[in-house]
Amino acid sequence: MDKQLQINAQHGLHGQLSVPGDKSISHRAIMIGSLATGETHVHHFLTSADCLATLQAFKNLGVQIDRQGDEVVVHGVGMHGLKRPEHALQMANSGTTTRLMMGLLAGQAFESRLIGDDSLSKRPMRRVADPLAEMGASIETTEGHLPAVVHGQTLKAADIQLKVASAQVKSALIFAGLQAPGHTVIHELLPTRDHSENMLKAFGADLTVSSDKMTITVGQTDQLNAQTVQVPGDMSSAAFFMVAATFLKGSDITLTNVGLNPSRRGLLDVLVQMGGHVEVNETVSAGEAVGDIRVQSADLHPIALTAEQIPAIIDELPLVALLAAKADGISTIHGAEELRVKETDRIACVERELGKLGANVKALPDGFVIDGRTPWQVNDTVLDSHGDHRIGMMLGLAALLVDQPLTLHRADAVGVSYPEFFDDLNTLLEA
Ligand SMILES: O=C(O)C1=C[C@@H](OP(=O)(O)O)[C@@H](O)[C@H](O)C1
Ligand SMILES: C=C(OP(=O)(O)O)C(=O)O
Repeated sequence: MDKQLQINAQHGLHGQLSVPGDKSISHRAIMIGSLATGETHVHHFLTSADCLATLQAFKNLGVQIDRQGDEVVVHGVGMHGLKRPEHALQMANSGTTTRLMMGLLAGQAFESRLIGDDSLSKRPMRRVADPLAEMGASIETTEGHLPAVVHGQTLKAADIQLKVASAQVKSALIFAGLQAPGHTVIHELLPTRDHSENMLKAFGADLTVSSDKMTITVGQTDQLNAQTVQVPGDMSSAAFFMVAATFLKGSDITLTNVGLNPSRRGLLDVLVQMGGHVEVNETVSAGEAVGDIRVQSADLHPIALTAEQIPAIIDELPLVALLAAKADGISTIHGAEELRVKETDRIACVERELGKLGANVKALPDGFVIDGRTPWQVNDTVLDSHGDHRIGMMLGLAALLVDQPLTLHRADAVGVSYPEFFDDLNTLLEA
């Protein structure tokens, strides 16, 4: 679907917005709720394509899941109650669904086949299959990709050093560890988002995290107990408006009830370092930090990001590139090679698409060098999301900075994480 983009926002963004539920937490609520005993009530579930793929996959594994809008009830079947699926499980565009389910299904007493769309079928799966094999799992990929067959079987506990900084790989091993007799120890490369750990602890799993967050120990768990899960607003969705409000003069917005988990809030620090005006009003709800974020427009200064800072801002890096392309100097982003294996090669897509607007963005193997002092000059009015939701939404914001009509090709990709994105953007632009 092509979309004509709104351009040249004269008055900035105004008003208050509650963004949709967190994608990572919504996926996990369905998965953990399915394995639990009893009814898990999920409030503010993210009803985007990725999370609905997770929901449907668990229905196909025999779990009754009732949904009305963003209210979901998962009738948990217990650790051993999932049923062999009759057909291949459709992972659609979702890396999180695929990788977490590989770990979860590896210890079940049946075989499952996982398939996905073209983008997902290009993404690396050995990063999960290989460490799971150390636990005795048997996952047959197609040369390291989907389609994959998970031959469920008895697993054994192991001590595993992760080779990539990935919450998806870590979570797959945690799900496997819950099903393996003994204690599985997982050593992270860098601390990554810890929603699996937090939610599993709340459901009663035998799981501990070291004080430096680098080591997770998970014991075999016979029963998880159903809970009520209040999903906070997704920081990665709020991020789009935080960035636009910063660069659009005259803006003043408040985003309410946003998840502020320390492993996800890297953008807040980056905005402040770049000169942004950000106020956070924080509380803790059900073990996760949440709060309201007020953002006003500001002049932007360049930034230098390195590998240690990347996990807490991984999905927001296309937006950091956009901010940097309007800052008053040269920014560098290093240690972000993971961007090359997301829904698209996000380093190449950002360089190419922002390049169409004349932004001075140079791709590096592991990031970017961006000179924000170069004036933009549109040389191609047709932008392309490349089917990647985060690239599509970032370009929707970039268009606000030019004064020529632009078209966004494959704009419907935003439905993967934020179906109402363009409506919410218009609401803040018109307030
Ligand atoms: O665990 C998760 O929910 C996610 C982990 C990250 O991926 P990696 O684990 O591949 O870094 C992130 O990019 C993705 O959007 C969601
Ligand atoms: C990388 C992402 O998701 P996933 O890996 O679940 O497809 C994302 O949402 O930016």
